[in-house]
Amino acid sequence: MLTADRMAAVDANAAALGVPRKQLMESSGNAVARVVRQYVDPDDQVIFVCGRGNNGGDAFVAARFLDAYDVEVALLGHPDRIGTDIARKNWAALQAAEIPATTITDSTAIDDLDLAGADCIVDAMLGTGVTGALREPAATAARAITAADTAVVAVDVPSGVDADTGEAAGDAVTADHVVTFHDTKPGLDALDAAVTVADIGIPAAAERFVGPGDLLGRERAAESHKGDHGELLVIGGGPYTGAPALAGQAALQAGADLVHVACPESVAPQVQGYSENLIVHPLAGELVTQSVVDDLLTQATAVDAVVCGPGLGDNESTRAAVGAFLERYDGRAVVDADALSVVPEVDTGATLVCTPHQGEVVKMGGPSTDDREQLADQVSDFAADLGHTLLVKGAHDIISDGETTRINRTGNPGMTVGGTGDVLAGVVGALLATEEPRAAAAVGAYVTGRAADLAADTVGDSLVATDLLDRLPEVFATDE
Ligand SMILES: NC(=O)C1=CN([C@@H]2O[C@H](COP(=O)(O)OP(=O)(O)OC[C@H]3O[C@@H](n4cnc5c(N)ncnc54)[C@H](O)[C@@H]3O)[C@@H](O)[C@H]2O)[C@@H](O)CC1
Ligand SMILES: [K+]
Repeated sequence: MLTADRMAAVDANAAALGVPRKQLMESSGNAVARVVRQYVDPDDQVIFVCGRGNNGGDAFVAARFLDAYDVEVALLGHPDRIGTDIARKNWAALQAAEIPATTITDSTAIDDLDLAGADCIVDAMLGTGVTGALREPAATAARAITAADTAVVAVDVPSGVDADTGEAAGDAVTADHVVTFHDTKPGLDALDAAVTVADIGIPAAAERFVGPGDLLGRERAAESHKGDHGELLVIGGGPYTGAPALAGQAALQAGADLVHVACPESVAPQVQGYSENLIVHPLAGELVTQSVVDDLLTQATAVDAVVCGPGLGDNESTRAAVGAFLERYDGRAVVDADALSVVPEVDTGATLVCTPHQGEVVKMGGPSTDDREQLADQVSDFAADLGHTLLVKGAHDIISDGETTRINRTGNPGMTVGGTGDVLAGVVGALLATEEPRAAAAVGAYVTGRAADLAADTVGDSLVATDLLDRLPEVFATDE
């Protein structure tokens, strides 16, 4: 079951895997034609009522496949205003093949179509691109199609119906049969219509592997305000100072509006020294210990998400402090590095994304195997046991919340250098401030790996963590 947004992401991921939308449209149109044939005999008339988006484009292809029947294609609107390149090309192919096609520019012209006389009507006015109530002439056409007392085959979703809810904001087509693509859509269950889910050749990899499609729909609203994109607290530092600064800077590059770093006062000046963009809060002492937990909770509850771990070091008193913090914290957090070993033992109401590498996941009591698919299954089970989202870093990262498991293939061996894990934790933290854990983890892994790949193109083997920071804005900008 895919929502319209997820479908758009999967479609873009398929294109990145070398299966472009034009090919999918060809398969979609073919699938529609197969269903239409169930409703018609030779010489029967099929009328296609088409919109100017890709839903209409699917029908232009279907009409070409059904050329042997008495076919008529009606386009609502002017051909010059067909909205997508691939729909336009398929419209041109209809003209070249001399398949009868007319254009309808106002609602009175709907009567010129003898819808009641057709043996089958294909409704391809609007698909997942619908916003709000159907406008004219589509609204009048929807009423005429429903009133025609003829078999109606809807492409993807009956026009006017929201594919995610099954509801309509105004007029909508009542269909006998819906041909939807790749996977069923949540709203189709609610309809009183036969549903065919057509395989249109989208590879399973388009869902399994994180890709550029996963970045879609995340553009910032033009009128957004400071704070809309998240305020983050990084809890780290003590033995190390670079780690919390890297995580904080990465979070800023990934779009967080404000990043606070809570670190022991002994290292606060160094952490601040890395960047004036970080808001550094000194904690009493030289390590993060139980005595600062109240202070941390006050700060954590004032932000959208926390990154806990970078540079904290491996020592008992810090582990106890992290445990005490997580026991009382009920917000969202990325847990990384030395803080990870606390997670299996702690009873927390927080929503966690844990970012272990393969060695750390074993220390947490999790799985170990060289077989990627086996590891993915076991990581899924382990995430379900923990009740948290896992991002297990490796040559291929595995992301699972116990229900959905994704694999990220960006990144390169240069990332084994120190600090790249801190960058990843910061990026995931920034995303977690505004997105669901599994999306934050998947997108975070993808963009951090892409940043490393771009950096490796220019610096090769001498990649260092700060190179990733420089590349993050580019990754977010080019892949959106
Ligand atoms: N992965 C995918 O998403 C795939 C999508 N395909 C097809 O592409 C369709 C989506 O295509 P599009 O995104 O181009 O969108 P649509 O073709 O559903 O609609 C876009 C058009 O509708 C107009 N419109 C929007 N709301 C309206 C309203 N209330 N009244 C009147 N006109 C309105 C827009 O101005 C635009 O011209 C799917 O439904 C499906 O049929 C298939 O080709 C296969 C793959
Ligand atoms: K439709």
